[in-house]
Amino acid sequence: MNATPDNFRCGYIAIVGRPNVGKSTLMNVLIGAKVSITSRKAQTTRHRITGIQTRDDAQYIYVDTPGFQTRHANALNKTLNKTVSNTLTSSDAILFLVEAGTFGPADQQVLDMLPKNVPVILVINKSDRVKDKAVLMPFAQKISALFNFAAIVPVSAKLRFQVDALEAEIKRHLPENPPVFGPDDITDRSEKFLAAEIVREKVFRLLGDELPYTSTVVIEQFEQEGNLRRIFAAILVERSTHKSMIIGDKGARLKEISTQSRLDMEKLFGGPIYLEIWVKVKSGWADNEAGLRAYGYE
Ligand SMILES: Nc1nc2c(ncn2[C@@H]2O[C@H](COP(=O)(O)OP(=O)(O)OP(=O)(O)O)[C@@H](O)[C@H]2O)c(=O)[nH]1
Repeated sequence: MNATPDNFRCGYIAIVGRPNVGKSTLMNVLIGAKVSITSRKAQTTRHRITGIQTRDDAQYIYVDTPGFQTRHANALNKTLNKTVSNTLTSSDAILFLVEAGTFGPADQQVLDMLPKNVPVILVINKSDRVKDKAVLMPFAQKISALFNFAAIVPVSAKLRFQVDALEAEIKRHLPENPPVFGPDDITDRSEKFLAAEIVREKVFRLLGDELPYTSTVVIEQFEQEGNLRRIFAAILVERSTHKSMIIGDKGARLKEISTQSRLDMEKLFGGPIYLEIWVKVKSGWADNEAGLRAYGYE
């Protein structure tokens, strides 16, 4: 990139919305790389992930927030909700995602947490699912009566429809600042973190609804020798029955999780990977605040 122009803009953008509205998908499209992990299963995004998009005239630093959890009131969920509030008040703009045609109590709950002093853009995602586009307008009007939005933008994260328009709208709200990150950075998360996210995504994808959401992945060892990365991961589950579900018949499922994870890691890190994954029973981890801190959910 050439010298930073005088009117360069740079700021933090939080993406919020109830689980499964498409926050991770949208962030991946906005930053043009696979950093946040998407899954059909709700509640896969537990960490605050920062994705960065650098253009000639602006740097967008995106913050992905975990889905709100109200059904299970354990320590993990309290930690998640606190992270969300902190993320919001320190942002320059907030994208509030809803699904076209749907606005329920879970959406309202997120809306109730939005600060009044940060511009909020209402993003109506999955607009590709609405056959009759004429219904989008009254839907947008209904929601805009509930909050003083800075703008309303219908998009389809999946089809990349209107994503440029959304980016232009976001830019208007970023302060004039020099870039915080280098032009090639896409995330400030470590490779260790990304490795854990990849394994976790495979667990969710391959087990679907069979597995309760209280399972996590810890990278116990991460070594690099030249281009080769040696990664030892542990999948922590609450019960031994969950352990056998993950391992599968004669270890077939764990093998699949392992193979798919390794291929993704090789692509993302650009080098060979030696990966070992163990499944461990760690009863009650989701209820133990000290335990959560140890696993990096602060
Ligand atoms: N049809 C359609 N599907 C979409 C669109 N955006 C996302 N999806 C799908 O919606 C599902 C959830 O997307 P995610 O991006 O994981 O949602 P999320 O809000 O990050 O979910 P949590 O991590 O649970 O908070 C996935 O199956 C996506 O493929 C869209 O624009 N159109």
